[in-house]
Amino acid sequence: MRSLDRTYLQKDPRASRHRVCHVGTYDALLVLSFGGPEGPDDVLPFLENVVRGRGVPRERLLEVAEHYQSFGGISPINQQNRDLVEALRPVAGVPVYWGNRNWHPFGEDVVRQMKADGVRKAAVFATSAFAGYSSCRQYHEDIARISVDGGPELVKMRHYGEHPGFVAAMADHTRAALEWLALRGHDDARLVFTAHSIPVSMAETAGPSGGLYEAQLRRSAELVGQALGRARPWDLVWQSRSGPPQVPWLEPDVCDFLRKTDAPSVVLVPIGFVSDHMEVIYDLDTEARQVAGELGLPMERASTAGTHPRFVRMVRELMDEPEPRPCPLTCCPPPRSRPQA
Ligand SMILES: CC1=C(CCC(=O)O)c2cc3nc(cc4[nH]c(cc5[nH]c(cc1n2)c(C)c5CCC(=O)O)c(CCC(=O)O)c4C)C(CCC(=O)O)=C3C
Ligand SMILES: [Fe+2]
Repeated sequence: MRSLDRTYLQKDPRASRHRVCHVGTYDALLVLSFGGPEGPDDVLPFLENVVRGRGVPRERLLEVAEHYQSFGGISPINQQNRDLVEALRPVAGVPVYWGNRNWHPFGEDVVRQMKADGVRKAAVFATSAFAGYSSCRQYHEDIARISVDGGPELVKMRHYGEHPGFVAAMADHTRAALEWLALRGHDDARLVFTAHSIPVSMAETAGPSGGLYEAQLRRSAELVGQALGRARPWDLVWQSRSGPPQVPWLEPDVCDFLRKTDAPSVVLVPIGFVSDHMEVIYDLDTEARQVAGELGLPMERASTAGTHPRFVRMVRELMDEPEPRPCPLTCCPPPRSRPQA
């Protein structure tokens, strides 16, 4: 496994051949992601990295550890990132690197390699499309932490949840899920978009005037609905709540929503994520599917963007845009109740 990771630390020979045509000012692309365990022994150390200083109760942590252990201690997120990197190599025009916040290959190690390779300025593509502390600001913090003297300048690409490439990929996958339901005789599905719940205090400080995480998700959902061609009722609900029970998080939870809805059938659309990682395959495909089964509610789940060709092309289009201005430091601060890491 680790030897496979080495390949991502090396320059891609195919891309190097084309190095004369730099993409704008960038001479590399860094895919910056969350990271996930790759075996049973990785699970707890990974989770401890995720929640360091975050006030997540131990019981919640052990419960989530069981989700990972039920899949052999392996999160699908790393293989999905490897697949994304492979899909990006032919279109990026520059060498592609991959590093994570919470697990190997760590961003720190990859940036050291980029420096050794002589990279001067890299576009950073975060595997998180929207505004907010966890989804955006924390990636800026990662970039500040992993940057080294004499190493590459790291420029984070903008939010892309409303980009036509992301929307087209989600619309294609949603259409496929609708067709699966229609084949079983259910052509009346309600679109139920889901995203990671966050503490209400975090939602209120997302973006310069607050609420930007939710507003961007709603806009993205609306665009996906429009791309499907006909007016269809939709909802935005939340999943994967964490944190102590007394702290309010965004609601309703997807499972509570399913119990209350009068929809005859539903397609779950995980608009808040870019790959079918653990939050998707456990919280939706395991938990929500079980609830739907108990209710006799026909349900399909749309795939996330993953390596959809239009989504992959979007990354290159982001690199071709004028360099994004960094969001101001007052944008998406950690919630006040959060202890500083
Ligand atoms: C907004 C958001 C996204 C979407 C944007 C993005 O994609 O970045 C996201 C993605 C992800 N979240 C993930 C995993 C976890 N998130 C946790 C905890 C938390 N997430 C939060 C928010 C988000 N998380 C928050 C506010 C917490 C509370 C702790 C804190 O304030 O930081 C915990 C701790 C245990 C628990 O309580 O669940 C785990 C294990 C994985 C990896 C999945 C895999 O392994 O396949 C991914 C992609
Ligand atoms: Fe999370």
